[in-house]
Amino acid sequence: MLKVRGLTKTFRSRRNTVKAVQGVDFDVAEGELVGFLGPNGAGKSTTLRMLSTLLRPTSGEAVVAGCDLLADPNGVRNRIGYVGQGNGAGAGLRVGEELVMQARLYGMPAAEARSQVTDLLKQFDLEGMDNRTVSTLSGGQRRRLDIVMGIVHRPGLVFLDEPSTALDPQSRSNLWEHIRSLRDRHGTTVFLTTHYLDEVDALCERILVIDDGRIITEGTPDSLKTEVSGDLVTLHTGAPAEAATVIGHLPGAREVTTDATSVRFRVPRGDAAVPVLVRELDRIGAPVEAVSTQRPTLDDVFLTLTGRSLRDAEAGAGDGAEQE
Ligand SMILES: Nc1ncnc2c1ncn2[C@@H]1O[C@H](COP(=O)(O)OP(=O)(O)OP(=O)(O)O)[C@@H](O)[C@H]1O
Repeated sequence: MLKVRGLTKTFRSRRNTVKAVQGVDFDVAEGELVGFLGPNGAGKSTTLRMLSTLLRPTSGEAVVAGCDLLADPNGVRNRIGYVGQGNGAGAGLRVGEELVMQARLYGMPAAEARSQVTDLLKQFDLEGMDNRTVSTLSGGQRRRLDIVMGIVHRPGLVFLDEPSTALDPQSRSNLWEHIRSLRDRHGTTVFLTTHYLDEVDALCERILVIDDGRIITEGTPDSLKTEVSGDLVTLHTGAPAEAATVIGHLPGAREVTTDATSVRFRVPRGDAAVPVLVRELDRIGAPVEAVSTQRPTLDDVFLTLTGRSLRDAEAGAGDGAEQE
């Protein structure tokens, strides 16, 4: 559904050059729900805007929903939905009229457009809101309306830029349900950007992590936690030095540290390693008194890969923005 190769965007002005996206390569299969995770300023929106034809790449190529991005941007536009960070629907318009107009712009016959809008409003918990003025909707309702606007023409692929920003926790999990149903009920491929770790954990089957315009890793949230960071195990024993020697020989064990009463280390799967260790330490006379295993977060993954926490990276991100 998406094949991206060497995609690059450099913003130049008289005073400044910003390498916003520096040659990204990735593929997304039909029906996948993929998250594009990275701190503020990492290049997420710029990538999305290029792939949805809103911004011309400096170099690189992509096939988006079966159409060549550079040779056939109209074909791309007709086959995708794009939901940006700002509100898509005009504040003073009525919900139903706005949506029907949007569907008609894509060439949908009037009767089909009306029935499509009625169905989608129902699916997105906006039933009976046809005659409401957009500005009277709550934040969550408005965000759901934005998504309906982006999919009213039944695209096979939808891009969502920071879908749950500024929503309260309840509206966010409600929105996630709707995003999931988009894929589950309609088979729509969903590619979303976010800097919320809980959002990708809860919603995305696969993530691409971007930092400073480059993709630094990709995988399922679980595989990245296992492969990149591993579980953090803390083990209390009367003989930590001896225990540390045994742990040092455990496949995949790393970052082994000790203090007077405990050993801490990382290992790909703590649940598999701990029973083996307990037996072995018992055998050598360093019995385990207590043990705790902590699954890593996606922030730990980011920290392992970049040496920075995703949250620190966000706090430190200057905008540095110049006009194109
Ligand atoms: N029109 C522009 N002119 C110059 N620089 C830009 C422009 N748009 C974006 N940038 C810069 O490109 C870099 C990437 O920005 P982008 O908006 O793609 O990041 P992001 O990962 O989407 O961040 P956020 O989560 O804050 O939306 C940033 O340094 C940004 O300041």
